[in-house]
Amino acid sequence: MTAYLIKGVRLLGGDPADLLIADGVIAEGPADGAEVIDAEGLVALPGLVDLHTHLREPGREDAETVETGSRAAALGGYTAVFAMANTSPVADTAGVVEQVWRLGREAGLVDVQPIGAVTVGLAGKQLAELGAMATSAANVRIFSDDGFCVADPRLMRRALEYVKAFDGIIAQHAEEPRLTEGAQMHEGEVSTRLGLTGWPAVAEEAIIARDVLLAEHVGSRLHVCHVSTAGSVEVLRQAKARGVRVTAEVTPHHLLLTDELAASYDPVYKVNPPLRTASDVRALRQALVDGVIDIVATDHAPHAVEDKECEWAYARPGMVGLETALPVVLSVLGEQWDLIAERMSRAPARIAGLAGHGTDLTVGSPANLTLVDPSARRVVDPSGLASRSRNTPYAGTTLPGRIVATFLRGEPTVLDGKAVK
Ligand SMILES: NC(=O)N[C@@H](CC(=O)O)C(=O)O
Ligand SMILES: [Zn+2]
Ligand SMILES: [Zn+2]
Repeated sequence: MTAYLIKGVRLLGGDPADLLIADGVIAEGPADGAEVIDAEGLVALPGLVDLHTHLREPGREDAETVETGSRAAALGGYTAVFAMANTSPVADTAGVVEQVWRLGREAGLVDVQPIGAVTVGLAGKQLAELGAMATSAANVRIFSDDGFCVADPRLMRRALEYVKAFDGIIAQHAEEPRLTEGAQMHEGEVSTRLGLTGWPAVAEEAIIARDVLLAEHVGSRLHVCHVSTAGSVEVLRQAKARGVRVTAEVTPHHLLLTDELAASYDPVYKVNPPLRTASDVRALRQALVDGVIDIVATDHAPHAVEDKECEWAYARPGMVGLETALPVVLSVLGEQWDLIAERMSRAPARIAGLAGHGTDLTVGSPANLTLVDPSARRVVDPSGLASRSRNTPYAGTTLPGRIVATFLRGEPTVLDGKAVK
């Protein structure tokens, strides 16, 4: 195994120092025979961990595969991603989660951790085989019907009770379906002007309020996917103050973009939950700094051209995000490297109970890390993405920061900004 001496790197943005990687871990000298990487001006972060990725395999390999999504992740600075269950077939059995897990191992670019469905076929009618997925080789600990809300409160309660036994988590896509029938975008001034059916903030907030009460009642862990409104932040703030075991994520796009973009009628801006208002964006940013929102998760949602380049009403919701997440967060938070490491690596690894990721880059720790050039600026070019899909809302946008290298257990997955395999 090649050893690497990363010279003059700024660990979490600190003073330049040398970092030696040998035998898969951060090592101490001597560095004889190590391959030298000149890292002057680069910042080292623990490898990023994404708790919310759609890899589309099995079923929609035309939009993404475990391998192409893994490559996009590595290029984005990630060393682990959690693959959502809304594949075809749905990841609701031990067989499917093991298949996804194995495909991740074969690709070998990031650790792919499958998320299991909460209900059979994501249909919201009966609990899936949570126990069998938990004890499978994929070792599933997070369950989600993402794409759909577990709307039935009795089923949600049962799911929370079930996973409590092994300290599992239910990750909820918070959307009261009766309040979002036919919804096309955020319900507000802009939807009224455009004449599009609105997706009201209360549809998200009502489910989060219900679910924190259920999680409190059961004493289980709840994770809230893609929080998008200021009202949701307030519900979470109160629940956390009471000691409810709830964690929450925000996507990069909800930290940057607003519902005004829908006025273009370009479906690239159609996403679930929808882009909200500037004041929601402000509240989400503040919550991310405060810690009311624990993590950034991409909700990387690749879609084939025919599902995206059509009329707004018919387009699928979702945006790709793995390759632009860190640049977007950097543009939002600035060079607060320790905070970025916390929200994009340490906290997601901790929430998931994922060993070996999100650890400090100290001697003996697994060498899962990424090197970023904060001074570089890059114009996003959809055709240059490694993802099989092109539905980025940032085409032509200049974003700060370039991921120069990523290491998974001491092996480079990205060098000179290019995927190694
Ligand atoms: N975010 C989206 O707009 N779409 C996701 C589903 C989801 O995260 O709800 C997808 O699977 O395409
Ligand atoms: Zn969702
Ligand atoms: Zn999602």
